[in-house]
Amino acid sequence: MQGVWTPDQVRGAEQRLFARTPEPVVMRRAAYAVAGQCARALSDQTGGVAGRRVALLVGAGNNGGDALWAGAFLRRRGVGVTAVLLVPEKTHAAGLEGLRRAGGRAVPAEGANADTSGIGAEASDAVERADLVIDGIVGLSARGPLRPTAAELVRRVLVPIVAVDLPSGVDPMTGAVEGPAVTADLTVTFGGLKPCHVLGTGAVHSGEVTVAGIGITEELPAPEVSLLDAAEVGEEWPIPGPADDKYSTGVVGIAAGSATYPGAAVLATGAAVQATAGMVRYAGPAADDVRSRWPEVVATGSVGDAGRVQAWAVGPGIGLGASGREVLRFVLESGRPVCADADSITILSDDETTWDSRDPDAPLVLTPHAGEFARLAGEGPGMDRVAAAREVAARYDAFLLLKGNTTVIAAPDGRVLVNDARQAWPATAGSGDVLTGLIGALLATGIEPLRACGYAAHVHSLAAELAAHGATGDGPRSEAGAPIGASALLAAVPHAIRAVRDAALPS
Ligand SMILES: NC(=O)C1=CN([C@@H]2O[C@H](COP(=O)(O)OP(=O)(O)OC[C@H]3O[C@@H](n4cnc5c(N)ncnc54)[C@H](OP(=O)(O)O)[C@@H]3O)[C@@H](O)[C@H]2O)[C@@H](O)CC1
Ligand SMILES: [K+]
Repeated sequence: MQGVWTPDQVRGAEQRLFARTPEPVVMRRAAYAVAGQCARALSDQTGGVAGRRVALLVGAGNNGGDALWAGAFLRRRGVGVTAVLLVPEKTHAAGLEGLRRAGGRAVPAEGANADTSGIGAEASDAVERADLVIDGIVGLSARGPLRPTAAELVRRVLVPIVAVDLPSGVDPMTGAVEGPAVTADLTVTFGGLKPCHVLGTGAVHSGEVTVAGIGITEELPAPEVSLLDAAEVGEEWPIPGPADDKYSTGVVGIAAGSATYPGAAVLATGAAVQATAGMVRYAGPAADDVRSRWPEVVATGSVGDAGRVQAWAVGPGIGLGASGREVLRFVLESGRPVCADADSITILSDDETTWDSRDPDAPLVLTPHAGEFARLAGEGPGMDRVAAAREVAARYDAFLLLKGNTTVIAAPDGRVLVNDARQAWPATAGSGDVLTGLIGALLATGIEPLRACGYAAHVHSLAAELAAHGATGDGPRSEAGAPIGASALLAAVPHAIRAVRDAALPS
């Protein structure tokens, strides 16, 4: 798992580091790392470094200072470097001096012979003739989107962009992009990942992200958020051992679907069947459909007849009427961990008395999409999805999985995991039913609920990606991919589990 730290945590770590190592030394370390990555990118893209051209977009703070020093290092490797100064009077003085000493030049963004957008001819020329652009417009102190001059310059860039610390215009804390912003090919960040690199649109704008330690990493506290990686999910995914039987690997009960809408039942149950070696019980009006699709499932007509389970997954397609409410009350009273999704979230939101059925000692997982979250919380998650998920998890003493491109999972004690899918392939009808079945199956094995949700979310998004790219069938793998339905996603679940388990093998 990779840690993710807030801008305040990083600033605190920087201050502790400065007590040992002077600030200018730390900045040059950061810049050196940026220059190294830029040289690699230039070499990959043009076949060399010396003689190439780099433009620096330099803002008013230390982020611009990093870019200027990186320019100085590149200049010493024979690169032609021009710094475009967005706020000349606030340019990092030592960085500018360093660049000039190395033979680089600096021009104001809004200089002489400006065009109709106010961009000076030299600035325009520097950006348009560059082989690579370094984004040092703004870093950890960023607020809001790019301002007009920076936005116009960025709009003109047709070559790869390396962002210093984070892509400018992206909110460092939330990853929100509310206007013009840099879309980087590569982001070189310092000390550790920040939320903008892994959350929402910010993750897409960051491109590939490289973390340079520069001495800060050792000073960082426990991370605010953790990012799941395939190897860890693969290592922890439950598989049967020599001493296991169908009961010891966990029995999950699925309460989903209706006679009119059996699809949710078939999808959630199928996910549970394929997730683990444990037994799957189904309870509900779609028992015949489930049995004919998944003969290994023990299917009954009602939750009362289901028999013993170690966890319940409840909600998809149960409806909002009396029978759905009864089913939800039954599983909440069972004393077993419960994953409540879809209709059960709506019932819990609309009828507070449902909460009275809950066994306070049994973990509860809620898996809302943004609309269900708004019903549950009284307002939508807003831009800061981590804060929103954490707040609602604490309020309901539940594990809250907030669906989205970046799925955010918050525990009631404040821990947060994120799964960064970067693609929207799982956004298809019935996809949530598959996720619910996966979570239920993992809960039944006894995996801690936060991790159960995280592992399920990871395998779920990977299954969608594999299915979308045709990586599960006999045909050729497609780079571009195609939309998929939930059935294809479901069929790809075993492929995704194999892939994460392979990622965990020693290399
Ligand atoms: N200290 C060190 O040695 C190290 C620091 N490090 C580096 O320092 C960076 C943080 O630097 P920082 O704190 O100086 O601020 P920075 O992010 O450059 O912003 C500057 C000013 O920009 C402005 N601004 C705000 N939003 C804006 C927008 N949307 N568009 C345009 N402008 C906007 C705002 O000023 P305003 O105009 O609002 O008064 C703000 O004050 C960090 O990310 C890392 O790169 C690393 O080298 C490690 C060692
Ligand atoms: K930047």
